[in-house]
Amino acid sequence: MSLLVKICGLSTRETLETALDAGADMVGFVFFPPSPRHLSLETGRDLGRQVKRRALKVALTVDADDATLDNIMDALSPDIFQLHGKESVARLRDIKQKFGRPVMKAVPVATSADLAVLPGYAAVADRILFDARAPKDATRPGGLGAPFDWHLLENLDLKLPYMVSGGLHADNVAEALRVTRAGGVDVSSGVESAPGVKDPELIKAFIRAARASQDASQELSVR
Ligand SMILES: O=C(O)c1ccccc1NCC(=O)[C@H](O)[C@H](O)COP(=O)(O)O
Repeated sequence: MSLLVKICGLSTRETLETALDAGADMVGFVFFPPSPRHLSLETGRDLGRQVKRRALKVALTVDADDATLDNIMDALSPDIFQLHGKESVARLRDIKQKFGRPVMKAVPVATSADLAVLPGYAAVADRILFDARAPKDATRPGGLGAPFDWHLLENLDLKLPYMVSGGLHADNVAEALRVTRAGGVDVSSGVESAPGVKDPELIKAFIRAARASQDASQELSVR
């Protein structure tokens, strides 16, 4: 199974093109006003047109209502909704039914107790994104550039595809993959020169490092 690489929080044509040219499998667009990566619907529409099916478009929302999701559907037509708030299992089922798109549920992780929610979400979600749990005073539930203890996922037995995120960058993504055995990686802060400002060279370096790690693990598996 090929590793999925997601670059999240893209907001300009130039850096989106860099991510697509570098081979990102997923490109994430944030629709959450407190985020430095938040997009207007019109920018989302413009960037969505640029993707041209070269990658999966991920719309990232936090406890969004139906009207907000409807507007995002109209503007971006996302391939996946990434639900990064306190959405219940019933809300996931509701969104899948109403909008007909796969959902990736973000699960905040700080301790092993945080994994107790998995059976419920795993019954409905199409994919899980493990992310570092945000501090209580954080202005947003993700995109904070902080890792969690990847060893908490060492003995994970999840039948669903999952990604790891939270504080990843080119220098630690291989270790994150080695420990978590995740099928995908996701990054935002680690490819930025400032909050919300994506750096083309960091994007390329991250994708190179993730692919190199994938190649290394595949070599080991065929020995
Ligand atoms: O990126 C944001 O600003 C954001 C805002 C609100 C909810 C989630 C957000 N990001 C979610 C992502 O998928 C990030 O890529 C993930 O949290 C990792 O972020 P980082 O630690 O900065 O790499």
